[in-house]
Amino acid sequence: MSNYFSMEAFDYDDIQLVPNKCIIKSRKEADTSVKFGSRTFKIPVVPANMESVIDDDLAIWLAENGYYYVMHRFYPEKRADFIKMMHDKGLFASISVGIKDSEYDFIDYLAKEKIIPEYITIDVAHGHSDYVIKMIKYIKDKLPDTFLTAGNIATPEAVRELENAGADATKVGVGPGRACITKLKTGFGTGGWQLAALRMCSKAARKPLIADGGIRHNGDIAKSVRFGASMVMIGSLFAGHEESPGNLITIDGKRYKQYWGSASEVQKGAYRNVEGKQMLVPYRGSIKDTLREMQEDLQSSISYAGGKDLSAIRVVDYVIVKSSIFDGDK
Ligand SMILES: NC(=O)C1=CN([C@@H]2O[C@H](COP(=O)(O)OP(=O)(O)OC[C@H]3O[C@@H](n4cnc5c(N)ncnc54)[C@H](OP(=O)(O)O)[C@@H]3O)[C@@H](O)[C@H]2O)C=CC1
Ligand SMILES: Nc1nc2c(ncn2[C@@H]2O[C@H](COP(=O)(O)O)[C@@H](O)[C@H]2O)c(=O)[nH]1
Repeated sequence: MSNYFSMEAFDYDDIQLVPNKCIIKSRKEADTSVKFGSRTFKIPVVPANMESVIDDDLAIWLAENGYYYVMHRFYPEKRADFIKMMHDKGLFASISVGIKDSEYDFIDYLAKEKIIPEYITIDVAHGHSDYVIKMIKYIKDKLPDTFLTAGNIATPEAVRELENAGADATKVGVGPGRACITKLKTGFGTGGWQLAALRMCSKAARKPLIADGGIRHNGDIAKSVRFGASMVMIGSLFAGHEESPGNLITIDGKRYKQYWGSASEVQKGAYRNVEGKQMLVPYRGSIKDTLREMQEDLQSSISYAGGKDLSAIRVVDYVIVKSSIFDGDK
């Protein structure tokens, strides 16, 4: 067996970061901003490009307020108008594409009409594929000024291949999502060892990585940064808000919102190649409060890391504390 497959598998709950001496007077001094593409965002966090997580209104609010966003690709015919609408408001446009033949026509249309989004994300379950590589090359040829993220992937080899094809960033995570059943349905993925997969991929990456899936606590954002993420994509933690597109459901007086996977029967409209499910997540009020709390928690993380910005987190020591030990304290 190669080293690669026998390497230590760990996930978010198995890791704790080791504090360094604090050098700031207040957590307010800690700078959580991150440059991604040509823009700088308030925090290294982006709501998942899923229909149950983001819609037009939320995209506008995020862009207006200094956050990165990626619109989903599930109403393909609306995407050109979406880009125009964002540009009319003076905001950046960030969309998703797939790899079907019709997507090449869409890219041709954008190039011909000069409707140029600032960001495109290629959103495919298994991104380590010749068809994704072909799409990367096509987009970079037709829309060279657009910052292109490609995913999703799980290995250093995939990072290298997609970067070499021209991707400006890659997105790591196959199967760690909350609404995901890929591991159960196929036996594959990074579910249960997403953080170790991120670490492995970051050793190969020359360009930014997005960690995608498996975030259950705000502290997992700092852990993702420690293990190489420039940006952290989050679905379930963002799906329960007032602004989230899912329906509000009340059961026994407790409020929930619907969260469904992009490869669920609900999303696909048919039970074909289903690798996702629909579920309820607790209602959490306004997303603005959650984003503010994430920023405050990250500021604390920077303080514990002994620095003034995110770069301090990237180099802290860590220990592996098996979650079974931690759970014993509960
Ligand atoms: N991050 C994750 O772990 C996962 C995310 N998802 C999300 O679900 C949505 C649907 O994704 P997806 O299933 O890629 O849908 P798509 O319909 O976009 O499929 C992508 C293309 O790749 C082909 N393909 C070949 N092998 C695979 C494979 N193993 N998995 C997926 N496609 C394959 C598909 O053909 P054909 O359909 O004929 O096979 C299709 O043409 C996306 O938003 C994706 O991000 C889904 C699963 C896992
Ligand atoms: N295997 C599947 N993964 C999915 C599906 N829909 C979305 N996703 C991925 O999950 C993350 C969000 O993860 P979370 O832990 O924060 O909830 C998302 O960005 C996608 O990569 C799906 O149907 N199946």
